[in-house]
Amino acid sequence: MILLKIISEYYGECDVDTRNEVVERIGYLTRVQIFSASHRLHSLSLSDEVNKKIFGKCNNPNGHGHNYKVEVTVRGKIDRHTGMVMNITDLKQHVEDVVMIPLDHKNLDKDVPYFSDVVSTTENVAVYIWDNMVKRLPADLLYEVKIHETDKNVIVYRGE
Ligand SMILES: Nc1nc2c(c(=O)[nH]1)N=C([C@H](O)[C@H](O)COP(=O)(O)OP(=O)(O)OP(=O)(O)O)CN2
Ligand SMILES: [Zn+2]
Repeated sequence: MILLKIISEYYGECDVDTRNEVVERIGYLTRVQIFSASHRLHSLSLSDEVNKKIFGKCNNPNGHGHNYKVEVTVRGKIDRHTGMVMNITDLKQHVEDVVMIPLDHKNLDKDVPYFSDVVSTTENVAVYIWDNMVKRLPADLLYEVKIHETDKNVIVYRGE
């Protein structure tokens, strides 16, 4: 068993600890994607006056745009046979389907039905991405959706 531990450590695949008990290695895998979209912050449940007061310049009817940087992170066991938490090729396809196809080069409020009655804050964009991503992944694999709305404004959603 000691020999097995030495060999498995050497190959970076240690699955027994010093008491010869099986160890599960947990990894975090992130896919980063950038999309461009326009939006306006406006809540249908608030008056025009209150909208202006709360959202200020972001309530301008002409809207404005961002290059959003999205980071989708999965967390799971590093499979000792494949060496992967999940195949990046699959994660890449899910991000393409959930983020790029519906959101890239879109007016979030007008082109994405979800935001017809949900304010398109970055928090809600993160919730949108989470809710659609979580449906496609094995249970408990999705860990975090992080969005950089600008270099200075970052939001994290973990499904809570
Ligand atoms: N909680 C939130 N607050 C705000 C959001 C949001 O998504 N969640 N969004 C906005 C505006 O849409 C806008 O994106 C903010 O832009 P701006 O203030 O111009 O961005 P910066 O902070 O990067 O600009 P600087 O003036 O350079 O600091 C507002 N609030
Ligand atoms: Zn904005």
